[in-house]
Amino acid sequence: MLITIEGIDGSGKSTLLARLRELLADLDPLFTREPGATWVGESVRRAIAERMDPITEALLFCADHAAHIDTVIRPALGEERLVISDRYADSRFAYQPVVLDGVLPDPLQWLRRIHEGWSIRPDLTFLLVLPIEDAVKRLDPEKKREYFENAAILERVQENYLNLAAADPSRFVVVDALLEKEEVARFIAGEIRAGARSSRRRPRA
Ligand SMILES: Nc1ncnc2c1ncn2[C@@H]1O[C@H](COP(=O)(O)OP(=O)(O)OP(=O)(O)O)[C@@H](O)[C@H]1O
Ligand SMILES: Cc1cn([C@H]2C[C@H](O)[C@@H](COP(=O)(O)O)O2)c(=O)[nH]c1=O
Repeated sequence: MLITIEGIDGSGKSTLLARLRELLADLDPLFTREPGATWVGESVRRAIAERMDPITEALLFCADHAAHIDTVIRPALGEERLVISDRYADSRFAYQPVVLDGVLPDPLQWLRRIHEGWSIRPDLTFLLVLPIEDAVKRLDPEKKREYFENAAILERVQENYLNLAAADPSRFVVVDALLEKEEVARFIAGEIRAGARSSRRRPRA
């Protein structure tokens, strides 16, 4: 079963993932992330830091996704492992349309077409949602900021996420990221356990 965790910068994904490692340890999940699970992810981080042109950046994120699927996700799913990814394709569908606005006529359609035929659809996606000002307050002032970490960009990214969730309600679970950390983690761990139980009862398509 493939679970993905999505949300804007500062929504609490890393905090949540650290707690899920403890709460779900008995299920022996494989925790992974985008960008960064493969060496292609390092190129992506460099492209973000150097602010490469938006098409290069988008294609690097897609290349990282392809390598991630090939080397991490598909083998783990083949062994019937529970896989939990910190960011996945929906990050592309939420962030890159903002960066590609004015560069391409329909960025989301372009991005969806690039993923067609090889990307693997998650079984469940948890989307952490919170007011932009709270997310910005949570960003670490000591850390160098990626250019996405800006209120105006994050506002549009979150709007894109909410549209993705509204269009695919059977996959997305929208979670209030202002709830206590422990409440968020326990709720999501419970939902993952319930999903894992029901996926064991039905054969994989
Ligand atoms: N539910 C919560 N309530 C209050 N503070 C929280 C909550 N979840 C996370 N935080 C705090 O918010 C800050 C950012 O959290 P975290 O690093 O987990 O976010 P993130 O989504 O992984 O961010 P990024 O995508 O930028 O890495 C941290 O200081 C964390 O302790
Ligand atoms: C996968 C992916 C990520 N991004 C953005 C989102 C973040 O601002 C950075 C790095 O991610 P992290 O979780 O903060 O380490 O990259 C993106 O724009 N498009 C993507 O596909």
